[in-house]
Amino acid sequence: MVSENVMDLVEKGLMLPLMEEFYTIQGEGFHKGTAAYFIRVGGCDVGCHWCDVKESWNAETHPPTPIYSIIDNATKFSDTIVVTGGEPLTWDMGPLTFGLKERELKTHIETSGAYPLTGTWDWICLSPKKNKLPVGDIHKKAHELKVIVYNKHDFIFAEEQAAKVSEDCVLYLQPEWSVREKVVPLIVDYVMKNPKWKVSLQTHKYLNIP
Ligand SMILES: C[S@@+](CC[C@H](N)C(=O)[O-])C[C@H]1O[C@@H](n2cnc3c(N)ncnc32)[C@H](O)[C@@H]1O
Ligand SMILES: Nc1nc2[nH]cc(C(=O)O)c2c(=O)[nH]1
Ligand code: SF4
Ligand SMILES: [Mg+2]
Repeated sequence: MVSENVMDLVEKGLMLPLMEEFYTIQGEGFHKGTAAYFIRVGGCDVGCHWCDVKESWNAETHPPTPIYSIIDNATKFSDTIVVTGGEPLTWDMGPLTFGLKERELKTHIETSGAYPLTGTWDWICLSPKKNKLPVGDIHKKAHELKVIVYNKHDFIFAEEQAAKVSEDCVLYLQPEWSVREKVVPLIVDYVMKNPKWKVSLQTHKYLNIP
């Protein structure tokens, strides 16, 4: 049983259901290859059938953790912090990112954009999902758009999403891991014909790192 006091602190973003935190190499997208400390916050109701971290979905299975301890741990590793999940925007990211910025850390987020944008971010990676579309004006704020390609229709979805982002936003197509052998040739062909897009791979899975 979580007490009312804890629920109140989670509501305010002062505690977060923490699934895991780990120091690794950013495997995906624009910052791939960069050492980064990952904070994986539990809770997501978007329901992607191919999600590679379904254990994150149920927030109740992840202990409410005070953000000061998450921030203290984060300072020990690198100056780049990636907040992911689950869907981090399920929660108020204001206090966590305020604390990280106070320590002069770079704040990056991996998000579907399915909930309103909170927090102060140096880098926003928006990975929209068809079953729960991004809300608000996050398209305009995204530095990177990363669309997961599971089937051919995802190219159409990718173009619809790309029409909404800013001119400077970097566009990525990333194969869904379980069908990578089938979709990688489609992505390669698409990017060669439509070079505004770039290929993103989950390089950490090839490197056998978290
Ligand atoms: C696990 S999600 C967590 C952050 C947020 N909920 C989101 O979807 O952006 C982190 C990144 O992994 C991507 N992803 C999840 N499962 C994947 C899979 N099976 N293959 C390729 N990318 C995947 C997501 O699209 C997202 O860009
Ligand atoms: N190395 C590594 N890079 C990543 N980039 C995005 C990830 C995520 O799950 O959000 C991820 C992850 O889980 N591991
Ligand atoms: S939005 Fe992200 S965490 Fe949620 S189910 Fe989809 S890929 Fe998984
Ligand atoms: Mg991952």
